[in-house]
Amino acid sequence: MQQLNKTYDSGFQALKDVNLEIRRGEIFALLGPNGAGKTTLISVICGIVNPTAGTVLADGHDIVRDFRAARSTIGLVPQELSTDAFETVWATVTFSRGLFGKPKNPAYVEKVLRDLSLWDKRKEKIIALSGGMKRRVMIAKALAHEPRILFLDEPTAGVDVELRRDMWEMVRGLRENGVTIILTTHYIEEAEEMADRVGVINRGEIVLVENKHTLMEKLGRKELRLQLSEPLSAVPESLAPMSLTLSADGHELVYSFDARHEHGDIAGLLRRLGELGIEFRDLRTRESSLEEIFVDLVHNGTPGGTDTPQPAAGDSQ
Ligand SMILES: Nc1ncnc2c1ncn2[C@@H]1O[C@H](COP(=O)(O)OP(=O)(O)OP(=O)(O)O)[C@@H](O)[C@H]1O
Repeated sequence: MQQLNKTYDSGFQALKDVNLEIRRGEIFALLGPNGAGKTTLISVICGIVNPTAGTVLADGHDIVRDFRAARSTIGLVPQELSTDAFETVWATVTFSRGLFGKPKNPAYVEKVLRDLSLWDKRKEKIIALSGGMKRRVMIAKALAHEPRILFLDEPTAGVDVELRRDMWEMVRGLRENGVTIILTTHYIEEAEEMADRVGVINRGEIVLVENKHTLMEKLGRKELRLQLSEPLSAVPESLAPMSLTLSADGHELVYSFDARHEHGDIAGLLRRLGELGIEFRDLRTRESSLEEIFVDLVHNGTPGGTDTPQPAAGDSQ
């Protein structure tokens, strides 16, 4: 999508020059605080909300000029339940497939229902199902027409562990079949667990797009802070190979290391300090998390040392 903008009738600009390329077959997590514009972005792509400016291609189809073709490549699992409560599970899913002009395929619908543990409930009316089962129906409905792109808007908000697990299993299976998955979430752990790439949106702007592993590497720093009994004027020469910094007043020595790849040589550091006769009064450790970086991004707009939006290469959709 290019230069996507959305200003609501109220004059509120919910999307500001959003440029984003989602790669075919990836799981992309769109992270953002409440009101960041996640749902607006999805709604524009799914043709529920008109963009004010900009273009979006879904599997090569322009979402405005070529709406029907674009929409039929997309499956949407919305935040809210939206379906006829008095229909049966089977009818709901079959009907949804028909809406997209797809020929009947009971074997496919059966597979979707079985994958979502809904097969036994197929004859029940939606209204009689539990909340978790209703969520499953929403997913089945979104998959009914075999979309190539699946949007999950806050998929696990308020769902139980079992559904969450089934959902992730299903998402992985879909990706193996080449389906592109875009999920929005407030939960960093969710992005951490599932996504290939992570995008952060804040106040309608994409502030970061990054490969998850790269992001985790940048984030997974741990620090050991030592309050020294006597201030030092510089980091001792023999400790230079370790990643140490000294506070301006010389009272605090900070050792930082990558918590994800190494445990850091804390024992070695303490031993060396002992040998050098450097004493400390207190010590603390702290870990930077995705949460921290996220908060940083959202409040300051730029993460420490992380590049700002990078349009990704790859197939655009
Ligand atoms: N129809 C509308 N008219 C005016 N403003 C709107 C409309 N819909 C959404 N907004 C505003 O646009 C902003 C983005 O909303 P959106 O629902 O896209 O955020 P979100 O990131 O999905 O948030 P949440 O995580 O809470 O669902 C919010 O400030 C919201 O109040």
